[in-house]
Amino acid sequence: MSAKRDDIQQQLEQLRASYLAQLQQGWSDVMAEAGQLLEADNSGWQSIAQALKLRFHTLAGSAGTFGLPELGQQAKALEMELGAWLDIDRRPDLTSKQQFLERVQELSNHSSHQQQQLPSTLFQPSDDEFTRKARILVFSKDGQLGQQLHSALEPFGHQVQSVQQLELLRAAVLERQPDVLMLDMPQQRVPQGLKTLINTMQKDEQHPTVLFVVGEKESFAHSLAAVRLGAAGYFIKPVNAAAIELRIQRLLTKRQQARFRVLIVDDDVMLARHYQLIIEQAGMEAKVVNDPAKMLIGLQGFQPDVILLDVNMPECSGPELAQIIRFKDEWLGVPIIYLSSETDSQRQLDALVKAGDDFISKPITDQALAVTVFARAQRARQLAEMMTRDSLTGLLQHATVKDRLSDEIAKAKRSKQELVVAMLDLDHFKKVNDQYGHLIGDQVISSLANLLQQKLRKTDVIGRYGGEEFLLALPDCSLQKATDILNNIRQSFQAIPFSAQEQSFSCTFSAGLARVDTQLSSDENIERADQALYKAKHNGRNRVELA
Ligand SMILES: Nc1nc2c(ncn2[C@@H]2O[C@H](COP(=O)(O)OP(=O)(O)OP(=O)(O)O)[C@@H](O)[C@H]2O)c(=O)[nH]1
Repeated sequence: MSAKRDDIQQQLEQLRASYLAQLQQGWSDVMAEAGQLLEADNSGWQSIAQALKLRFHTLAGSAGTFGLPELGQQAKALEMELGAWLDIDRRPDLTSKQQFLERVQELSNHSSHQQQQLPSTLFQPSDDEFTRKARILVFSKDGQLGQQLHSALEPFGHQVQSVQQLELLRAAVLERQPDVLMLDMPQQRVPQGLKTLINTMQKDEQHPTVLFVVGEKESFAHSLAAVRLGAAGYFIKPVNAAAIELRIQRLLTKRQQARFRVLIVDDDVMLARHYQLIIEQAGMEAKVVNDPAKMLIGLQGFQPDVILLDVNMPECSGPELAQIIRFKDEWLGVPIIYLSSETDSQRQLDALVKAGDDFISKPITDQALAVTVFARAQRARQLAEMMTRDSLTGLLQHATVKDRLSDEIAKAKRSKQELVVAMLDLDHFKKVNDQYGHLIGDQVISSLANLLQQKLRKTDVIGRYGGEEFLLALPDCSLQKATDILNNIRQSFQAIPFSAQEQSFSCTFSAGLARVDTQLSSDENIERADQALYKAKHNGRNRVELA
């Protein structure tokens, strides 16, 4: 367990201790209120019963979370009993009230002896220390495959090491902890020693390795043998390095997504803090808003993937809050999960009809909370990505990249920092399509997209502007620096060997750069970069020109 997780565990335990202390202190108030109920006259009993009902409702929703599920169940039963009296609006008779008081007394005595049931294993999605640059180990009896992959994948920043003997492979695995093993498998049979090693690598909890198999021919039997070894990809010789790189990127992108963000809106400070710690322990980011009125500010600053909303809050209810969220188009896609100890399914459905996507009944186990939130966040992120990202390259789509450029121009205007806009276009790309087909053309486009993602900063904006055109916005970057970066990418791209129909070929691109003039619109700035691109094409292609 990492230091951060140790720390979270410690905080959870402290929180439980505070909860128990608060619970013990609270019993005298509960007993006093229950005593008042006994003595209350016809007109006063409802308000006391209402207050008690709320107390037991809160207890029913929180006790299980803090390791006291039995107490939670008993509190729920008392809440329901009070609810039944209030529903028919009839003062309970003396015997019922006395029995009620006894049950409260019993519960209070018991609660100090109840043992906390600490949660078992918590949900922790695998640790991801991946970068977009992969460590690739090639195991092949001849050195050719290693050499080929080395020259094809190094331009993307991947580290490729090739070994030819099992003993060396073992040593390399220990030393380098590869992300990917490329196994040259000329036959379907693999020696047992190698099988065992591969199996161990794949199951490594800290750093599982992904297996790609390279075979001699496209056949069902070979593919099946690869599947049985646990391969995530099967390629045939001569290998198409661009296709392999695409697979690697997909793998890495999936693993190094930014952490999911969860906004928790709950007026119960301790419970909200507990949920926050559980969600953080599961590798997500969580922010708590205890005051519903501050929720919109929380939303703006945090941009959550999921909102967890308490249903019963004093100022306004969860469904009301959910409707306020849904007033804004920008939050329409964010899933809202209600958290409530409400067990009446009709009321749950009513809440969902108003707004909201899911209902979690309190108490929920820590594991179930983390899994539900993680799954919702993952799905929401996928959908959001699909809406704004180009399916071939994973880059921002035309409209989104233009929007992002406008945002960057506004930011640059405020911060007075330099911003560069760049337009890139593949050279003679029609010929690539004509000669090798559209599919290979697509691979070339994807490779350039991957290279751009690899070489540019996280803060840079990268979009697919048109078929074989890309638009970039490089904030806080001088024109000179941007020229150097683009030239470096241009050279790396030129060095990538593509292969099709047993032929190898390379591609180039041209680029036009402009320092953004914040007085101009984003379209006008794009136009300036486009003119520079035209100059680059006119001056012979495979070059970078400035506006
Ligand atoms: N494979 C593939 N080809 C595309 C895609 N989008 C556009 N293209 C092709 O890209 C080619 C662009 O050709 P042109 O605009 O004539 O330019 P070019 O051949 O690249 O020549 P220059 O830009 O002048 O160097 C066309 O053949 C389009 O069909 C795509 O998504 N996939």
